[in-house]
Amino acid sequence: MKIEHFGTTTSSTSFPASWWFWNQFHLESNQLWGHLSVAQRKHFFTMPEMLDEKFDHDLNVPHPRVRGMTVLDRDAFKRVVVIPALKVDKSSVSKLLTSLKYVLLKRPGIKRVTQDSKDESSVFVFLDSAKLPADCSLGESEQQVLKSFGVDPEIIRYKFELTYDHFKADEILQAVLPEGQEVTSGFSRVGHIAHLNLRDHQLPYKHLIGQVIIDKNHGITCAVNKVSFIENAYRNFRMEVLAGDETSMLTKVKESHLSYEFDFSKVYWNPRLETEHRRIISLLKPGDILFDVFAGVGPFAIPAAKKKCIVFANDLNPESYKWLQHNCKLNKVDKQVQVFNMDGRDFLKGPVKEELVRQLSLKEREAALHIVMNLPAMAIEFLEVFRQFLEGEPASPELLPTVHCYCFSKHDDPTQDARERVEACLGTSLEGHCSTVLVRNVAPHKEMVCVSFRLPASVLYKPLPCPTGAGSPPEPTSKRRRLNEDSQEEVNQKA
Ligand SMILES: C[S@@+](CC[C@H](N)C(=O)[O-])C[C@H]1O[C@@H](n2cnc3c(N)ncnc32)[C@H](O)[C@@H]1O
Repeated sequence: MKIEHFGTTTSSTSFPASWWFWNQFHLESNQLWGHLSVAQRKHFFTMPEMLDEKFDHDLNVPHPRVRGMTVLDRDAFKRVVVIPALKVDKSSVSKLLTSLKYVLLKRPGIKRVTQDSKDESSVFVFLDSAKLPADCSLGESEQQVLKSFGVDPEIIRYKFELTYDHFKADEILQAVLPEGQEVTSGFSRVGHIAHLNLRDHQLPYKHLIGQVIIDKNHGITCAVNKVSFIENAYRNFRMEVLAGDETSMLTKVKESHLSYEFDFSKVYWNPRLETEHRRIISLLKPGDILFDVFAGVGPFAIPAAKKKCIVFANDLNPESYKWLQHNCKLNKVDKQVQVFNMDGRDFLKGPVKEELVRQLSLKEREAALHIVMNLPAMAIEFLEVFRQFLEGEPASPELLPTVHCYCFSKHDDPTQDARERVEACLGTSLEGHCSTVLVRNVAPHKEMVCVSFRLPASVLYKPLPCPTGAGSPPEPTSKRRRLNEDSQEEVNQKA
């Protein structure tokens, strides 16, 4: 095997002393190199200690010195690796790449072909050492192919300097964070903001993690971490800026081809709800009426209006209300959406009831009525409002509104749990009259569920059940019921 030495090098502590010597020699003698004959060059390359040099199989690992780093030092990631290569005449490269494709190096960030800096007419083609036989020689058939292209089949050792730029975010974090602990560079992207949810063991590295995510994701200029669970009424996070531009949380996102602008530090936005938003919109027909009780900045309301539905959208958070109005204008649906800034109960008892009464009194009404309630930690409690909601109004049991109510569940059977809690609040069974959808897994053992049901006439028009228990809500059938953060006990008692 011909042993040669090309490429830019730096000294590296992971290489033996002979390597260090060789690197220095090479760097210092670069200018002399051109004056040596081929025979003289070969003499250097076949120095006996060089024969021990192994190819690096794993090009995904930065230099070990980065372990435990908390302040990002990009230079410390440099590492010199030895890659098998073939020296090829430029004219045969493309045909050769096709013939040898199964042994070529495929590593994002490293080009398979690189110019030979000392010979204009030649390039080096990198091979994957893991795909070569143990002795790193090419087989008979490959040698034949190479010979047919006039390529010397001997494999060359090419010294290549890997830098911070060559590594992926996961590879960097894997090398930095303590071994054996979960490393995740996962985040939600909200416009130019990466939104992380770091675990305790990652916190000492939080600024480094934020910076790596900015470096490795085009268009992200700011990384924030959720500081606490959502605890305030408006369901927006407390967040800490980890890295990048902290001056502006104003951002712009696209969802289902519509644009939304908002201040991410002041309103609720979750990119993981896109599929759910689309699912609900797919249930609507042009002309239908949508009441969005907890509308946020508009991801149900605006696509519904685009679908030519009539929309009543509400949010208690003045910031959400402001951006909801803004986004209606931005998407040119401000004429179809009436926007409110009220508590959800007041919205239901006021504008929603008024419109329902009007709609239900219409003869030959075809529009369907939908009420969306996406405030999963609390929405079920708001269902009590519908008891006797239309009492005293002319009864019109046809085409009553369909409610889509969201909740969280930590129950073994989350959909059954969600349905039973909805039933308990309404005071009636929905068996056979509702559908439940698992929306997403929020955390280990915590699901977000949507329960959809037509509001029963018996709930809307009938008086409250008497205290003797006649007509009282059904007891939950499941023995596995667990109390959860949605003040379940309180809801059951009220029911
Ligand atoms: C989980 S977010 C849902 C936002 C939006 N519908 C979505 O799907 O992204 C719940 C929204 O309810 C609003 N909210 C919280 N409490 C409320 C209340 N009592 N009445 C009305 N809106 C409320 C919050 O400001 C927040 O925008």
